[in-house]
Amino acid sequence: MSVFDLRIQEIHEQLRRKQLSVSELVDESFKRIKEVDSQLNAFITLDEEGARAKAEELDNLSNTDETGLLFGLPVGIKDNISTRGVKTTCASKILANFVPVYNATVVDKLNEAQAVMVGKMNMDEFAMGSSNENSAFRAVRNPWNTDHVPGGSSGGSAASVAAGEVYFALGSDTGGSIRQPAAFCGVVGLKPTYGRVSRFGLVAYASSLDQIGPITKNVEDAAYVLQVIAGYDQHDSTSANVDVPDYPSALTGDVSGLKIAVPKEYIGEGIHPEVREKVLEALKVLESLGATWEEVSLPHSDYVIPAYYIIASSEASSNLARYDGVRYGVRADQADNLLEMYKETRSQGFGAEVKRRIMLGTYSLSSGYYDAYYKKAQQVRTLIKQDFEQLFEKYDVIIGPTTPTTAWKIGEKIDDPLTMYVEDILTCPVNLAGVPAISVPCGFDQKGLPVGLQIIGKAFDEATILRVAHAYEQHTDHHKARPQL
Ligand SMILES: NC(=O)C[C@H](N)C(=O)O
Repeated sequence: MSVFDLRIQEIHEQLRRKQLSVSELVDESFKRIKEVDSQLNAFITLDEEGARAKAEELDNLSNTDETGLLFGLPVGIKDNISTRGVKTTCASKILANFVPVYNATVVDKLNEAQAVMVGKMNMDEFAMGSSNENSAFRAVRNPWNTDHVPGGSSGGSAASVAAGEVYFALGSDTGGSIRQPAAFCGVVGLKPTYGRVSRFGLVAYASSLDQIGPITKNVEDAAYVLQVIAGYDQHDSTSANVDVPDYPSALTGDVSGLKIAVPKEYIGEGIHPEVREKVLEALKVLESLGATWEEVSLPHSDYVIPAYYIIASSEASSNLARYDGVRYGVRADQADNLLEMYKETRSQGFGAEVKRRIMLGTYSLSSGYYDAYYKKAQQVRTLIKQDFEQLFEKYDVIIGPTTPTTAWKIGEKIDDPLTMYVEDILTCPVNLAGVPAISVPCGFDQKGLPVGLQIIGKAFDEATILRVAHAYEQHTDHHKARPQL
């Protein structure tokens, strides 16, 4: 058993009693990374020197009674989150050597809570992808079977937590990038409500959808990490000035009287039978604890993928205009004039999927097509949001699978973008509606690959989805299984 299998409380108890030191926790991280990361490629950058110095500093603190909520815990940060003095590449050639001069707000908050960053996690380039094959620095592999994808775009974050390389990780989720890799790697992933966590310092992909959130091995840890990173930030104009409740104390274990909606579109056609079976088993567990569920409908589900991919690509085409070879990162050296330099830099610097999205987005925003595509997609988004609002008038949570299938094989879908996009059908609606959702492990398919249960909540009601996820977790063992590497 790894020391990372202990709960935060248990680790902190051992640290207080001096049975364990922060340096030993950091050693555990680097030992494990050296053992297994050549099979996984979960990291882009390691900060061994920084992590060891921080560990020593924390070990030398004289007053350990009043330590931060995440004291001493090794964390991996997705490489689209800005870290002062440590490379932040977005897994792109265009930012291969980019070293930020400031920290994202979430990084400052983790520092205040005394977590220890060990490195930056691999991802799909600019968070565009569902398999982590779109990284300019090697594809990430699934720790449960290295022939399979770990999911994306926060694949490095999820794989590293599952493999015990870090205690927890941060990811970002635009259309499922936290929950889908968490489901594929058998760990817990939470996408907070849009506006709950500051996006200051998160490299923008689709600004009306992006959120940062935790990837952990259990629900309690997710509650602690959310506690630290949530809250209003004056540096992010989209961050919400809404009170942050005490998440760990919301984990009461009580779900009696809870009303669950299960959309028929989430357990019907297109959902793999083994995935459906695990979700129905999970609903039985919740029923046995006093919750009730009813089949409902999210009638605009068929329009989720086109609406999401038009909106996300449109915002991406605008956000990525800033990579021109002048302001950031790499610049093409063989160009005779400014326009050619822009073109060459962008042609060489971006990978195929990023280029595809920039072209799709530019097309949908162009005059003549704007009304037919972008505006229409925004109108559809409103309908999707209303579907959720209507269900939440009657139900406390919506439950279904996180993904239609378990992790596919590396290479299987990479040449067929549409098939890859469709895999996001159960996660994207949550981002379009702006509401929070968590993915928790709910079993394994016959190939031994993890299945994720998705619990969706009302806006700013992360406390309820954490409570339900935690109650479920207390009565199952799926989250305790570890991959053999
Ligand atoms: N960024 C995400 O949430 C992943 C999603 N599959 C996308 O490519 O947009």
